[in-house]
Amino acid sequence: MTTVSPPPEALHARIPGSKSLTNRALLLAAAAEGTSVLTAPLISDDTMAFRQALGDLGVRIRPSEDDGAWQVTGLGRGPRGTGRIWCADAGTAARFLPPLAAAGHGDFLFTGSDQLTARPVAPLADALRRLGAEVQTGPGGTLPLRVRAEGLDGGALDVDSSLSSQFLSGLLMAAPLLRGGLLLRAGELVSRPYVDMTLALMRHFGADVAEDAPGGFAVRPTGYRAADLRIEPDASTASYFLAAAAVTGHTVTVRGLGHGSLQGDVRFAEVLERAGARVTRTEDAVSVTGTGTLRGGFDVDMGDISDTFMTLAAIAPLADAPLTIRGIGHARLKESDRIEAVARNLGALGVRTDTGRDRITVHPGGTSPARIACHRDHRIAMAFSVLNLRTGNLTLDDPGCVAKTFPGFHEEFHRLFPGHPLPTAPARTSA
Ligand SMILES: O=C(O)C1=C[C@@H](OP(=O)(O)O)[C@@H](O)[C@H](O)C1
Ligand SMILES: C=C(OP(=O)(O)O)C(=O)O
Repeated sequence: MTTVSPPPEALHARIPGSKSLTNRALLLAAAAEGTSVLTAPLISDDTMAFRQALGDLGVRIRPSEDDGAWQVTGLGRGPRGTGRIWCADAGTAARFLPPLAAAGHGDFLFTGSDQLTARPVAPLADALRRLGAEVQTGPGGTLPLRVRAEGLDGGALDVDSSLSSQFLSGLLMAAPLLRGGLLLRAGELVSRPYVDMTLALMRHFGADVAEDAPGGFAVRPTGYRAADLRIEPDASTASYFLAAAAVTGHTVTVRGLGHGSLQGDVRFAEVLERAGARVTRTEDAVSVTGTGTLRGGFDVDMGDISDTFMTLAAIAPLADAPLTIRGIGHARLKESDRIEAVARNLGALGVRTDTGRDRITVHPGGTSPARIACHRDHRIAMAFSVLNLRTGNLTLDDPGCVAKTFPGFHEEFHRLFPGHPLPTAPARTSA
C-alpha cells in the first residue's frame, strides 16, 4: 500500500460513525465517573437501541448544545435497579450490557428481536455464572437473559470466544468495575481487531488493562473516568463505497479512516488491492480507485474482518477467476447465516458458489435479474447494491433493513452513484 495524496477527482463518501465505537463509548462513558462528550456518534437502529437500553439502566444521555454530539453522565459504577432491557437487533447490546449489569446490583432481563434471540449468548452466560452472578437464558443458551447480581468479586476466567469476540469484549469492559479486577483468557478468538478496539477504548476511559500473553488479559479494578471521544466513520460501512469504486472505475475517498484508525475493517481496502484496485492511505483518509476489472484467482482469510466478506463475495462474480474467502464460520451466527444467504442470492443470479463450514468460493459470471432476499440483514442489502451498480438488474426485498447501521445508505449511495435506485419507502429511522 502506498502513502501518497488521494487523487483530486475523488468522490467523497459521507460515512456515518462507527457502530462498534459508538456503542463501546456509550457503555464506557455510562460506567465512568463524570460527564463525557461523544462527537459524531452513529444514529441508527443499533446505536439508538443501545442508548435507550442504557437510559433504561439509569444513565443520562442528552444531546450537547452543538453539532449532534452526545453528553453522557456516567454512573461511576454498574447500574442499580430492576427492569426489562430491550436490545432490538443489536448483538453488541446483548453481549456488552449483561456483564455491565452483573457488575451492578439488581435484577435485569435482557430481551431482543426474534433475529437476535436466534443468536448465541451461552458462553457469556456461563462466564457470568462462574463469576458468581445468577444467570438464566432461554432455550439453547439464547435470549432472554436474566441477570441477578450484587456486584462481582472478579478472579480468573477462561472465555469461549470461538463464536463471537463480543463475549470477551463485554467481560473486558465490565472488568474494571469488579471488586478484585479480572484475569481473562480467550482460547480460539474470532474477530480479534474488535478486542483491540475494546482495549483501546477502555484505556481511553482510564482503565488499566494489559495483555500478558496472547489472548490473556489482566484488568485492574480502577473503574473508569469520563473522557471525550470523536467517533470515526464506520469502516464496515465504508467497504460498500470502496468496493463501488473498485467495480465502477471511480475513485472514492473516505475521510477519517486514516492510518491511526481503531477499526480492523479498514483492512478491507487491502483485499480490494489484491483484487486489482489502487489503494492509498494517508494520515486522515483511505481512497480506492477502480481499474475497470476485478482480479480473482486468490484465496483470502477474512476471519478478522468478517463483516466485510459479503462486500467482496457479492462483487466476486465480476472477477476474472474464482475467489475463495475463508475463516468466516462465525458469520453464520450474525443477522443471518451469511455464508448461506450470500450463496443463495448469488445462485438466484446464476452464479456458481461452493461453500464449506467456514468458507465460500464464488465463480465468475451470471447476470440474470433477481430479487435479493435480504433476510433483514443490512449487509446483504448494502453488499448486493454494489453489484447492482454493474448489473443494474437487482432489486432488494427489504431496502429498509439498512437502518441497522446506516439509515441514509440509499440516499448517499445514490448521491455518489446516480444509477443506484432510491427505494420508494424510506429506511426506518429510530432517531
Ligand atoms: O464488537 C463488535 O463491535 C463487533 C464484533 C463483530 O462480531 P463477532 O465478534 O461476533 O464476529 C462484528 O461482526 C460486529 O458487527 C461488531
Ligand atoms: C454482526 C453485526 O452486528 P451485531 O453483531 O453487532 O449485531 C453486523 O453489524 O454486521
